[in-house]
Amino acid sequence: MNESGSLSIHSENIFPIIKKWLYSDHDIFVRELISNACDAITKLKKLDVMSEYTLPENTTFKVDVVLNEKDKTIKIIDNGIGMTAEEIKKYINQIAFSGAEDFLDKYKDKANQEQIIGHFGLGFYSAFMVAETVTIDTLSYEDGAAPALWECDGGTEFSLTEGSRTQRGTTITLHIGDDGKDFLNAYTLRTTIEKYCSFMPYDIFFIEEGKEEAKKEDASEEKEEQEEIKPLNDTNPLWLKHPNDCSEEDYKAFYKKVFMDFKEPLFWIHLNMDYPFNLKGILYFPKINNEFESMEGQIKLFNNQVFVADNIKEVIPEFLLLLKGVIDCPDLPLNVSRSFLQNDGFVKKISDYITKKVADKLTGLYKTENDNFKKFWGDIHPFVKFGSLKDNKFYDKVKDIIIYKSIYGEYVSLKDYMEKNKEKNKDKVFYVSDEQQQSQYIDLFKQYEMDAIVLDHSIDQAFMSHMEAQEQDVKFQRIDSDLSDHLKEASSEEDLKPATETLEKLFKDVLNNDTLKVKVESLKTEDLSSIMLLSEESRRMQEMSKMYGLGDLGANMPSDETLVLNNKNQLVQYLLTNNEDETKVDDIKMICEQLYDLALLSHKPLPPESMTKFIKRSNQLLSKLAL
Ligand SMILES: Nc1ncnc2c1ncn2[C@@H]1O[C@H](COP(=O)(O)OP(=O)(O)OP(=O)(O)O)[C@@H](O)[C@H]1O
Repeated sequence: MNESGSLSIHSENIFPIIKKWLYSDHDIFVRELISNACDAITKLKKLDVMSEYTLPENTTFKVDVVLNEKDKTIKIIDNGIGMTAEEIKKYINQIAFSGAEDFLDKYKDKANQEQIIGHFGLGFYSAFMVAETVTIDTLSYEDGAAPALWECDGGTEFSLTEGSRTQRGTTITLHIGDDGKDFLNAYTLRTTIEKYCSFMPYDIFFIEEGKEEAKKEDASEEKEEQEEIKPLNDTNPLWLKHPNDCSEEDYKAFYKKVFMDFKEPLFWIHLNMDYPFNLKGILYFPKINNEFESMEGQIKLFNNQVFVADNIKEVIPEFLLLLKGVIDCPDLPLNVSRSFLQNDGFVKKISDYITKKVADKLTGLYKTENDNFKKFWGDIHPFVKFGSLKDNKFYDKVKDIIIYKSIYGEYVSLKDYMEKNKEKNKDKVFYVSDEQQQSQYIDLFKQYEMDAIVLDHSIDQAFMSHMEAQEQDVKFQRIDSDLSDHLKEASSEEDLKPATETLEKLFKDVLNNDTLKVKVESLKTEDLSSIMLLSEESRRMQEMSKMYGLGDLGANMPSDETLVLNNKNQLVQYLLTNNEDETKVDDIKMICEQLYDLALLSHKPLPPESMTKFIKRSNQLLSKLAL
């Protein structure tokens, strides 16, 4: 058989699908109907601009959302273009025939496409997700137009009669059913309007009908002078203004209002792009108080001032979601439900543009406001590092501005650090992961004018591996992983071998630990008796197993710790001289245990049982002094 033809759709089957399944959230009807109302106003204004219509003087455009809890109705009232009965038949009765597209088509040479939101010709029907019956009461702007009244109870039948409206515009009345009863709550409805419509282009007023009357009745004389109702939205959002017209205060106030963050942002980027796509927005770098505070940002995506959704990963690269901001892109290829995007090459271009702008801002700040850049670094470095891990292009752009705090409190670039310490460190980059715990090693480094950088954020482990993979000749090594030759005296290993053998045997016996590794070294300082070294490789292995929740496996892995005893230290010398003296067995035991614990302590916290023993032993040693 060889046949072709067009598919037929039965409206009674498809209608329930549109009503129930087209939109992911019930509250979408608020966005759809209010944006239709705004479109109706925009169209009328455009007709005026095109001299197809003359607006009466002193026209103020607005949208009223009127809730009547008692009558179970929500009305959306605009004073826009209105509709004739013919237009209702065309735009409303024909599902998926968009009047917005039709309007743009009709005036395509005169009107630019911007600002009109509607696109698919489906939004209106979202009303049936919450309403049992919907009426449209409308009067067109056209001279001599007759008012029209349309009513539909959600089936496929409608009635269209002459209406009674005398003012130009449209009133959509929703008779709310069970599915939408939540929206009869004033707070819910108001917050939903605020969620989607906070920046729509015409004033939106929220009115509670029954409540207004009740209030008026028991209002006192003074209160009689009605407080002026304020619109819920800001019709001219900051991101649409030219950056030159925005003050620092404007940016900060906008940030506080939109993100309800009482801390001031560190700095921001005003995105303002007209070509090859239209994109406006403001991205803020938030202040982070501590590492444990949520690093989650919030990027609100708008399409022509209509809120689409938060944190859409297709447009905003993942690492930028740590920032807070708004992005308005009228050119977004949204699908019908608007909360999803058609993931095409265009979206990738938008995302690349945003990434580039952020990198440019950071490098610009580094060059022109270096002091501020350093001041902000504590807050922004996790973001920069996360971005470097996630996006190679971003890394390439920012790699030269990544700085590191040294143990002397100065900020250095990796290049400068390596150059400065080339002689002492070769290609090694010594780092500290916990300034407090590793303070003994830091002191040692400082004593011999060595330098290390502080990498103490949870992202730093992954970042170091990334740097080692990206940059040849960079090898990170924790400050307690090995002894630099610069800390040791130039004595040969052979000379110290007998001491090492003696003390290794002694410590193994006393501590009852057969696997313990001991090494005697001749350090330049006499003050330090013992330190513990753990090779970089095995520490990373341990950390990795911890990270992937393989704690026990990590514990069972052979530890690569080495107890280093300083040949120059008095206590170590005492052990070497007296380890065979039977009369001093108890003292020797105590010294060994204490030196081991001290070395361990500057390396990691002691387990509870060892800590108790350590404190008890410390007290015993002190009492010896007092005797
Ligand atoms: N308040 C209104 N005033 C005037 N015309 C309206 C109003 N609401 C809807 N219309 C007309 O009905 C048409 C269909 O509306 P609907 O919301 O279904 O689709 P749309 O706005 O064109 O596209 P989208 O599905 O993207 O919202 C509109 O294009 C418009 O012509």
